[in-house]
Amino acid sequence: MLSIIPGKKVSQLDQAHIQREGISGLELMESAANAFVSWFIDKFKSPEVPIYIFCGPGNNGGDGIAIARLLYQMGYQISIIKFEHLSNCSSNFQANFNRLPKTIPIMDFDTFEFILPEKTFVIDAVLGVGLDRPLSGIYLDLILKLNGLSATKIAIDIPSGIPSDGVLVGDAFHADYSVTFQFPKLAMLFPEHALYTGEIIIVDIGISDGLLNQFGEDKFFIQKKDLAIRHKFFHKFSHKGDFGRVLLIGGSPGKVGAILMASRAALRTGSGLVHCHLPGSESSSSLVVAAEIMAVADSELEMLDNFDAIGVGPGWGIQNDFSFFESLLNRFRKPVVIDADGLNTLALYPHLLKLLPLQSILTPHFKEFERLVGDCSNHLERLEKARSFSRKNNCILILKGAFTSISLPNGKQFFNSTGNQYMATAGSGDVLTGIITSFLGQGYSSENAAICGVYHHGLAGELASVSKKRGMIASDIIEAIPETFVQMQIF
Ligand SMILES: NC(=O)C1=CN([C@@H]2O[C@H](COP(=O)(O)OP(=O)(O)OC[C@H]3O[C@@H](n4cnc5c(N)ncnc54)[C@H](OP(=O)(O)O)[C@@H]3O)[C@@H](O)[C@H]2O)[C@@H](O)CC1
Ligand SMILES: Nc1ncnc2c1ncn2[C@@H]1O[C@H](COP(=O)(O)OP(=O)(O)O)[C@@H](O)[C@H]1O
Ligand SMILES: [K+]
Repeated sequence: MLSIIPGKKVSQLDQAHIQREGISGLELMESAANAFVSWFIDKFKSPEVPIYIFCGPGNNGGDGIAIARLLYQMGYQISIIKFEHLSNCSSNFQANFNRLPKTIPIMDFDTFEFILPEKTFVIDAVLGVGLDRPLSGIYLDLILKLNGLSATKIAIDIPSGIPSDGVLVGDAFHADYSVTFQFPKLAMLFPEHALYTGEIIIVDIGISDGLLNQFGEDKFFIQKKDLAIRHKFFHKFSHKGDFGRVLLIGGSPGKVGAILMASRAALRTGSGLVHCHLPGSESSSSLVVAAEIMAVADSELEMLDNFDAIGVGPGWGIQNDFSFFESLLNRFRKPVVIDADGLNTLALYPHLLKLLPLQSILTPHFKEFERLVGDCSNHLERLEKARSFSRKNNCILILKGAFTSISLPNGKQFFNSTGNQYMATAGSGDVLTGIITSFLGQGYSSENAAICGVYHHGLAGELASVSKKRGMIASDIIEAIPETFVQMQIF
């Protein structure tokens, strides 16, 4: 798992890497610059478009200077705009500055005229993880001017002005792309910063995962390579019992679609037997949607132990008479997945939280989450509250959205890397409930069911949206689930 290191620890991480590899800080900066340049030339094959690189006084500026040299040597048209007198700049900035070919134009910010050609690249190497206060003065002035340009804007490491682990105060660079070194900075995963970070590209500068883990605290970014060991593999003699018998409970008159989508998603995730409990008059609808789903009668709910996993809540309606929910939580001693109206019922009747089977998985979106924990003024506060909620209630809290976070009772938080904006469509969360319930039923631990669940769900959304874009609907996500296993070679 890729550790997310707090900004204030990055220079210690650098030092440890430098010592371990026996390299200099300048060589590390060269690796960072090379990583950026590889991405850039692969993405934009247009050396005729002028590139303006704005360099602050620290190592972020130093990266900009090194990138300027490398791109210039490849034939790109480069101009550098710097802020400070060289003597006020970091030593690696100075060393890179002294290596610049004399033919690169270098201008000072205070005399620079902001009249750029129509088609340009603007590279922000003003401030990186060393930012320690909101932008003001000439820095704010510059960023506001840059934001007004119509260029393609690229931030090095992090858009200048965004604090690496906190919430923006004031303004920051509006990047189309943020090319970040080795790991995403926590603040880049906050919805408040979506318009500033643009597309996030993580480039490898050679720091090992092991070293990152030494400096990381408890936050991780989920990557494809982390997934295989969390999956179960079945063998030639596996039978449908091995793939689990799951029960999805939800639906209410006029709202049966939600729980049926969860049930279909469980089938597509590989569950051997999928049962669905709908309110009495609606119970035959499941047969119309997928013949493979078995409708469960009220009387069969007496024998919950027959099921390997239960998911509850989509389309259910608030359970003001919570006696059934209470008895389910009391009787079923394996983890339960709770979503939607299951969560809303817990928010209204919080004493039920005490009955949660250990390691149950709750999957709120922001609104459902705030019903459970109270209002949050920003994402940092949401994450803190998610962590304490998970600890206090010994459950796994999946806070859904872009970069869905998974909080474990031991304090660890994982951030998902798959998914896109086209998944913001009715029923997409119900699909996630079905996927996670299916993994639990197949015998995955709650942690693995949660991590694999959000990853596959997001990937299915990405695959389905390739041709559908904003016309994608939740059923398209369900149909793309099998392809996620094929892509990841998990059979
Ligand atoms: N392992 C890695 O990831 C690697 C990281 N590398 C790169 O290093 C970057 C971090 O470099 P860094 O530590 O020198 O800090 P950086 O962001 O350049 O700024 C510090 C300067 O800004 C100033 N300052 C602060 N806030 C301010 C404000 N609001 N307004 C105005 N000024 C402000 C502060 O001065 P102060 O006034 O506080 O004394 C100081 O001079 C990192 O983001 C990445 O790009 C790579 O080179 C190699 C591998
Ligand atoms: N911009 C986005 N990027 C990535 N994933 C998203 C985005 N918007 C929504 N999603 C995902 O789509 C799902 C929406 O769930 P939810 O809000 O419960 O929808 P519904 O209630 O309609 O089923 C969540 O899993 C969420 O992570
Ligand atoms: K920057």
